[in-house]
Amino acid sequence: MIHARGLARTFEGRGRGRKDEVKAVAGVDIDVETGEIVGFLGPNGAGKTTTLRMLTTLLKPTAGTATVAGFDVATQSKEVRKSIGYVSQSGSTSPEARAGEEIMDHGMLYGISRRQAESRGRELFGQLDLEGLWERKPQAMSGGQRRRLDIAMGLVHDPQLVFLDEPTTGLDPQARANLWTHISELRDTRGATVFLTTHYLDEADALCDRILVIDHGSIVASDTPDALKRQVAGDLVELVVADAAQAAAAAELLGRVADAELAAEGATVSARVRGAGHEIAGLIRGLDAAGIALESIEVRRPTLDDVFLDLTGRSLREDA
Ligand SMILES: Nc1ncnc2c1ncn2[C@@H]1O[C@H](COP(=O)(O)OP(=O)(O)OP(=O)(O)O)[C@@H](O)[C@H]1O
Repeated sequence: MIHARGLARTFEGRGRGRKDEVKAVAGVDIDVETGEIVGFLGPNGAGKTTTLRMLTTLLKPTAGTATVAGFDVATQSKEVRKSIGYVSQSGSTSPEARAGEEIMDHGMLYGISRRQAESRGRELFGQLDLEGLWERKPQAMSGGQRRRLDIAMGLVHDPQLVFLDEPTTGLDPQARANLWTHISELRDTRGATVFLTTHYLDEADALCDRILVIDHGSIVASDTPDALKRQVAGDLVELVVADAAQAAAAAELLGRVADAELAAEGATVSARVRGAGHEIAGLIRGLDAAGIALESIEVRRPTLDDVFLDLTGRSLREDA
């Protein structure tokens, strides 16, 4: 559904010469298959929106090629636009117009008849929990309702592929979870392919079949959330010993099963341990045999933030 090779975008700086250039996207390869929900993840300024704008034909690449829904973004932009839905970060509804009129106008812009646009619009209002809001102006809707209306606008012409740029930014946790359900249903009931950018790791984890991580304009990982977590980071095992004087001895035992560097502070010793579930019983027996009493032991599954930290040395969460 999406195939990009060496796709790049450089912005000219204000001054002269190459030094001022911003390499927003530095040549990415992207493959998205039909029916996938793919999350495009990265910190501020990583190149997510620029990539999305190239794939949706709103911005010309400075190098590389891409086909979207079978059409070339550089030479067949009209066909690409007809085949996709695009919901931008800021949305595209005007606060003053009535929701139903807006969605019909939007459908007609895509070349479908008024009648088709109305019937499709009402169907989408039903599916996206917007019943009763056909006559309402967006300015009198909640943030979640407005965002769902934005998504309905992006879907009125029944595209096979939908691009969502940070669909849940600014929504409260309940509205976000609600929107995740709707996005999953797009795929499950309509067979749509969804490509979305997000800052939220929990969103990528809960919603996406696959995640692409972009950093400084390059893709640094592409896999399922679970596989990424398994590959990159072990489980974090944190021990608190009852007697801080025994921390060094506990660290020595933990070090035998650890995969990554140990951290020790006072009575607390921690390390990443791959497959901690298998190792933990032996570790506890070893500590016991050495006469080391524990205050607590905690095993934390790796998160996507750990993955990002491992890949780039930075925390996605801090950047976000
Ligand atoms: N029109 C432009 N002119 C110059 N530089 C730009 C332009 N658009 C984007 N950039 C730069 O390109 C880089 C990538 O920006 P982009 O908006 O794609 O990042 P992003 O990952 O979408 O960030 P965010 O999460 O903040 O939306 C940034 O350094 C940005 O400042």
